[in-house]
Amino acid sequence: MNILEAEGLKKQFGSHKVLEDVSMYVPEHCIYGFLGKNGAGKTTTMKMILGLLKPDEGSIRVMQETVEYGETKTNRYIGYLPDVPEFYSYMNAEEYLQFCGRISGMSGGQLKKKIKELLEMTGLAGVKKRTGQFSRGMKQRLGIAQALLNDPKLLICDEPTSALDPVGRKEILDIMAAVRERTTVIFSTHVLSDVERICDRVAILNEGRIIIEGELEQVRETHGTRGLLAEFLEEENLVRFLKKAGLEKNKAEITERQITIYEEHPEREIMRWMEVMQEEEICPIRLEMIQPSLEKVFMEAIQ
Ligand SMILES: Nc1ncnc2c1ncn2[C@@H]1O[C@H](COP(=O)(O)OP(=O)(O)OP(=O)(O)O)[C@@H](O)[C@H]1O
Repeated sequence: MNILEAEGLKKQFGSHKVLEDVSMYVPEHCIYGFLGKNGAGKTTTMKMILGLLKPDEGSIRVMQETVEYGETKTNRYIGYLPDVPEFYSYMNAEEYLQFCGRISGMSGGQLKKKIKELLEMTGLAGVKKRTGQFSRGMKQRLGIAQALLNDPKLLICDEPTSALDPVGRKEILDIMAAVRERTTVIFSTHVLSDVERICDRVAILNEGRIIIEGELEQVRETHGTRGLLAEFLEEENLVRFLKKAGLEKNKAEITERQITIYEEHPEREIMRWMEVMQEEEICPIRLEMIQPSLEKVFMEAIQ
């Protein structure tokens, strides 16, 4: 079943057409990477899903129910994590979650149990500090806990890792990967390596349209130029190979003992490399065709 279905979304601000025709279908229990460069219209789309912005055309359904602009009915299925979540700075994490739970009508025992579980899951159990003293990473973790308080069917995260250092980023990605079991996640970002780490599906938004959509693996297989990689035991073997195969250094990614190039026809090129290696008796320790990185797919797609 699809948790979210958006069809033919259009949105124009004055003469600026932001969304020209956006459709997306998000199946249950996946982490859906929603990609696009700055200003592509990701936040605009997410505001529409939350009923906070009216599309000029098109429709959105969450759990098969139509999202109506200005109404919050379908938001009972949604948890939302803004890019910079804000809290009452004088409360600690537990107090804040209790406060949020109470306003959404949760009762004592059930709320207490839920808060304990969420604090443990987000690594905030036992943290007594007030939220005003939280690091950015801790704020994001508390934001996730808050967004999950009502057991949403869909968790929407707007660039949750953009402002974090590598440790904070890993913590958030691990939590997001763990919540896949209990919900579906839309993860808007322009950090492509984060998407590669946890997403099952991706959609790339560019110039008002989704130009690529699908399972991550399949997107890598069908879009973007594939590459060839050869690795040698000794650096001198690599140098000799580059010379004999007539490979130009500026067209390749070269590390100490390894060369990677991206090619329109990697099958043909790998046969040529093998011939050179055989003739020159240069034995690689690794020789393989590789999928393009998501970054490569993205950069080629939006050009
Ligand atoms: N209320 C508005 N009035 C006028 N223009 C707007 C409004 N909201 C957004 N825009 C414009 O629409 C475009 C898309 O904005 P949006 O915030 O959706 O992009 P984004 O993909 O989320 O980008 P970012 O990664 O920078 O957050 C931008 O050019 C923005 O300036």
